[in-house]
Amino acid sequence: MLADTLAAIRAADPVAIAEARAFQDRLTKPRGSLGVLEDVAVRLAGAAGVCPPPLPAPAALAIFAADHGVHAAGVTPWPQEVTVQMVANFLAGGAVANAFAAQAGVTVTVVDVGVAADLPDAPALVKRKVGYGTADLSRGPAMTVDQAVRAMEAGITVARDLVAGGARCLITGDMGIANTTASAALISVFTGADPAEVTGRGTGIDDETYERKVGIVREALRVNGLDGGPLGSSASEALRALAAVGGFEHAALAGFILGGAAARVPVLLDGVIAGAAALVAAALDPSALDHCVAGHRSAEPGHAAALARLGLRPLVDLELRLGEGTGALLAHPVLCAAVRVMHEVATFDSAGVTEKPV
Ligand SMILES: O=C(O)c1ccc[n+]([C@@H]2O[C@H](COP(=O)([O-])O)[C@@H](O)[C@H]2O)c1
Ligand SMILES: Cc1cc2nc[nH]c2cc1C
Repeated sequence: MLADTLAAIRAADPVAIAEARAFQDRLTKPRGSLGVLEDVAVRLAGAAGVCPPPLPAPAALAIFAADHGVHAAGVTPWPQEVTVQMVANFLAGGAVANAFAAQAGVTVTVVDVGVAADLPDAPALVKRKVGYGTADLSRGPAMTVDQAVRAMEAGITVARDLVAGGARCLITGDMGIANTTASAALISVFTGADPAEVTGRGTGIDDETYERKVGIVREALRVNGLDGGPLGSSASEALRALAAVGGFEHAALAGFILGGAAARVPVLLDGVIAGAAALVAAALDPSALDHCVAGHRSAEPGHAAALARLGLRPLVDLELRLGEGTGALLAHPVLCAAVRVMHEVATFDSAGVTEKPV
């Protein structure tokens, strides 16, 4: 399934991009006056292969939830049970992601790819458990390559099912206590940045815990043989790195991104966890990034490093560091507005507005 998905991904269409860029300049506004919105609408035209691109609505948020063995190393102040408790909160409609999704008219699906307990059935819950949490990445591989591929396939399936159900924009979400440690390790491996540059304070940690967390990320790279300079460019190396220091939700999100790209549906990325997953997806097929939009920039320092490597500019920057998909949900109306301009704004010609300044 992973191979089929990778084979289906198409790079952006340069003809649609050129058409969209020229079309932007014919709309009744001074050239370039919509700034980044013009760029993002042109990118979506390239991704869809048509100008104007389809409106990225309705949109669907998928929150991938999993637990992490590295929690035992003391990298977060929160108990591991909070992952499962927050999944219940999402399903009951009580989390910030639910409020933002309601505001943006986005549906919420929660995917259990590896939380540490069994969950009761619920209409919005998809059960695709690969394990009951990963192993401690600072002592050896967090998961096997087979588990990483199965989690990726869960993400691909969720993307396919949401698109089959009518979604025209996929929004990434995550929940997993301790997952900013795995994110920092992945970002360090895929960007070559030092762990101290890309490790942040996650949900909020004191200086002592922060120093320990940086040390744990460094140890994870050493123990897994990933501290020897930049990662090679083979797919098998990327999968091995993902399995060594990632989480089940990172793997599933990488699959979700590839699945959206294969379906030519834009994928709106959330924060540092999605950024780490996008680095994995890009290592498997750089063209997948043509279908991604960075929803926001998280306060977590690794996210800026990931976005720089991915070459993606975030739409919103409000110092959020929550995850769940919250930053991307805030960006969804902005993305829709950027595309709606191309469907509804009159041209100089059609509106009889003078096209050139004097
Ligand atoms: O999205 C982000 O950039 C982000 C930044 C900091 C924390 N989080 C969320 O907080 C949890 C992980 O934080 P921590 O400190 O336990 O590693 C996890 O559930 C993430 O969704 C998310
Ligand atoms: C309460 C809480 C909510 C979250 N949402 C995403 N990560 C989270 C971490 C905590 C601790």
